[in-house]
Amino acid sequence: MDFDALLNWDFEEIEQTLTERDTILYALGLGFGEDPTDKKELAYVYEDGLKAVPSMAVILGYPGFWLRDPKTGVNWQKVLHGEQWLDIYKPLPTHGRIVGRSKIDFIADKGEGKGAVIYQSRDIIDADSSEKLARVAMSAFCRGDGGFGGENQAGPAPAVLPDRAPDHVCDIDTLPRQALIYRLSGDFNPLHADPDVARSVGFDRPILHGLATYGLAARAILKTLLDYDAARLVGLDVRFSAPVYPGETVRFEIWEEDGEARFRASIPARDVVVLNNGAARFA
Ligand SMILES: CCCCCCC[C@@H](O)CC(=O)SCCNC(=O)CCNC(=O)[C@H](O)C(C)(C)COP(=O)(O)OP(=O)(O)OC[C@H]1O[C@@H](n2cnc3c(N)ncnc32)[C@H](O)[C@@H]1OP(=O)(O)O
Repeated sequence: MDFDALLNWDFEEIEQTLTERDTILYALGLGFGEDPTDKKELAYVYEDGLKAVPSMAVILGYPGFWLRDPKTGVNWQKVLHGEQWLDIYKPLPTHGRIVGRSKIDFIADKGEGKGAVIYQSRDIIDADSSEKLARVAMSAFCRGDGGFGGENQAGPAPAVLPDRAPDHVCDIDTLPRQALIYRLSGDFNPLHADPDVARSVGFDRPILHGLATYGLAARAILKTLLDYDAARLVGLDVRFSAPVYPGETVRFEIWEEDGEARFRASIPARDVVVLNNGAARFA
């Protein structure tokens, strides 16, 4: 990877016109509307009284899969989403004009054969009021780019899960076509659609977007703890620990802790934890 080029990457400011159709498509990509008779769930996919899923902040003002640019020098096929953090300051609109300002925060070298981790963050701003709506941050684990001679700078410490049985369990089914729907919200990485690309980097078939699993976490928390009240979910952090394949059932285990929630997700059929160190914060 080209460390200097990445560190000084000049992200263009993204101005996005968000429509209600975009808001509904994002929620459909997470499987909302599974029970069309449940009016609280339907509110995320029906224009009459439409609500935005709080995790939608991650697709607003999104610069796209920019690591695919040859100028980064990154082996982009081997990049996996490592972690995601989100703080929401104002309830998200279902339509409007949004500005996204991205920057690279730092890059950690995990060593030759391990990888490099790129930390980037983005402010999401309402273009009409100039109010900051949210801050989104993520790490990208570049499995083919370690050992470039950089420091192994630590990122934010992952949330610790309680050492007891979970207070709630929520199973969410995904569809075999889940990634093909989710990608229409702006993450066109071929790893999630093209079987040849997936096989070339060691997966049997295309894997689900990390951010789709992340959105499932928002869905599980809204359903289990918040009676589908979008305004109450103001923070959501996770670490991705293994890929999810579209069509799998994802089990969320949730703990209530000091007015917040901690959670993890696994695939019971494979007995593997796919998302760990989850933390959700409430208004
Ligand atoms: C364009 C903008 C960028 C866009 C990026 C995303 C684009 C998307 O389209 C791509 C996706 O959505 S991919 C799908 C979602 N992500 C995944 O499936 C990844 C799942 N996780 C893994 O495979 C491994 O945990 C793995 C591979 C991440 C790490 O596994 P190991 O190498 O076995 O890790 P381990 O030996 O336990 O630890 C090594 C060091 O890395 C740190 N670490 C571990 N997991 C991490 C994670 N998930 N994120 C960040 N850092 C992580 C460890 O702390 C350790 O650090 P240190 O050596 O300093 O102690």
